[in-house]
Amino acid sequence: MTLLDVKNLNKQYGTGTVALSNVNFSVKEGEFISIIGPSGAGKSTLLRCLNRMIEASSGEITFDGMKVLQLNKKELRNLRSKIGMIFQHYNLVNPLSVIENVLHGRLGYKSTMKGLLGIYSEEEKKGALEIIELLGLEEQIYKRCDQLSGGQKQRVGIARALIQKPKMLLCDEPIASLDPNASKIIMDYLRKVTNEMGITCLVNLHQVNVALTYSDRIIGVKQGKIVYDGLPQYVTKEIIQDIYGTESGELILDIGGNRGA
Ligand SMILES: Nc1ncnc2c1ncn2[C@@H]1O[C@H](COP(=O)(O)OP(=O)(O)OP(=O)(O)O)[C@@H](O)[C@H]1O
Repeated sequence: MTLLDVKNLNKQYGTGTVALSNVNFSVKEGEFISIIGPSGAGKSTLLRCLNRMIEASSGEITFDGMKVLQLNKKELRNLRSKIGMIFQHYNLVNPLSVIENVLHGRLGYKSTMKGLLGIYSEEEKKGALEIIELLGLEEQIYKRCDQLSGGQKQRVGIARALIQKPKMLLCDEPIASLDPNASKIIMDYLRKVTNEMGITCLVNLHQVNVALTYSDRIIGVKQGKIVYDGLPQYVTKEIIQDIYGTESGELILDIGGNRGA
């Protein structure tokens, strides 16, 4: 079933930069998709237009039956509770503990007052504990987030997104600040979230080899346009060259190494 449908999406920033140009794609429930492309291609803008962290200039986005670009404030809050977001720099509240950060993910569901006072129900706390265990963070539960490693912080970021019971996760460069070992752990967790919980994942990645290894589908973006949309198996050196231009050298070695191509 189609979960997300994007039609003729355009984004021009006030500066005149055209970041997205006539973008069209749709996403089925339960897909794991990586978006790849050089720096400045528009990957971040694309993800952020989907939950209206950035306002698109024109086009149509339908998510779970909702016309995203037409939603009022209250409807937008409802949309955002169904779309979790994961960031390169984690966006945690550092002086707070792991469990407090995870519970923060419930804020979209609470009145401002309860949220401000940090009042959570027993059920919410139980849910947070379950997700913390799922992400292997039970030993860190009361640690302040600024005492965690990068990989642990990103697992808190995933837990915070999951507690809102989203249908889709938008992951903007989730492993760009992590070493290869921590990156693998995070990608394995994201894949698990899709495989075991059925949550659709859209992931912006710089690492082509990681994208090819983990994804059901690859979307290649170049200068604000989708130039590849298909299976990872069909991503050839030529396609990488087309997407990345002069930056493609090392990336081609990457895909060569990955598949003996
Ligand atoms: N707030 C902004 N105001 C003006 N231009 C912007 C803004 N944000 C991004 N841009 C421009 O829009 C284009 C797309 O940027 P975007 O950050 O979406 O690309 P990206 O593919 O995510 O890049 P990176 O991989 O480096 O994060 C770039 O030319 C960028 O300079």
